[in-house]
Amino acid sequence: MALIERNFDSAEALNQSFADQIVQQLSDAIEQNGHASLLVSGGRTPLGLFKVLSEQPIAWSKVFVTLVDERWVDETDSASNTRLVKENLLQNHAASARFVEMKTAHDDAYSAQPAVAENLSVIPTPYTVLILGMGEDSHTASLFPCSQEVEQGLSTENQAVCLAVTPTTAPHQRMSLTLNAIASAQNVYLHLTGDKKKQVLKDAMADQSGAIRPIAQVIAKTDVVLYWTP
Ligand SMILES: O=C(O)[C@H](O)[C@@H](O)[C@H](O)[C@H](O)COP(=O)(O)O
Repeated sequence: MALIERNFDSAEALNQSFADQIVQQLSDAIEQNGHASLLVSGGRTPLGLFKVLSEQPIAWSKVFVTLVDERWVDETDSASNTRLVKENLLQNHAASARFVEMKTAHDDAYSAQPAVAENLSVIPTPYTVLILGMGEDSHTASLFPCSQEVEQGLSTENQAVCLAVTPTTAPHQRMSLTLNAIASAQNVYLHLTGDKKKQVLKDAMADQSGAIRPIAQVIAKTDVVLYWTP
């Protein structure tokens, strides 16, 4: 599979073009199927995109929105991706989107996994649009190379939609979509900023050492469109 690069001179230009592309794909899916789905990552990178998307006048009430991964913290916690999405994406027109919770009331992510999978099962598949970020360790979603669960999460035999992960290089237990769930989406995007992450991506894709590079394994399994700006 391949990486298709779309590079932009500014975050503003990227966010508008990316939002237009996403809106077109969501609208096409709504027209064809009566519904669409948008699965997003957390972190700082997507905040500007979320704002532009929130202002797009599409039939958001027919769009399922959920997370690619979640930190296992209360929604009041500043680390919560649910909070991030509700405060930045599910505003304006997008406030009427159908948000599907990834965080449940369970104290720990491991006991929550069946309930989260049940929650996510309300979203028709294949997912319409899925947006990944990437860390400088080449993690994507919460498939962290440092975690003991990463090989299970990246296994092409693993048909589960999600799994609990405990990274050693980042705080909090996480719930993450698996590689197969990510790769099942009709349109998979990677949203990056900065030269350092671009280099991490290139190195990960070129790495022949056998080291675990989650973003490279996603690209090996499905076409990914990169939206990048310096
Ligand atoms: O919950 C998360 O943190 C994300 O899903 C994670 O995979 C993120 O996309 C990368 O860590 C990049 O984060 P930044 O955009 O903040 O660099």
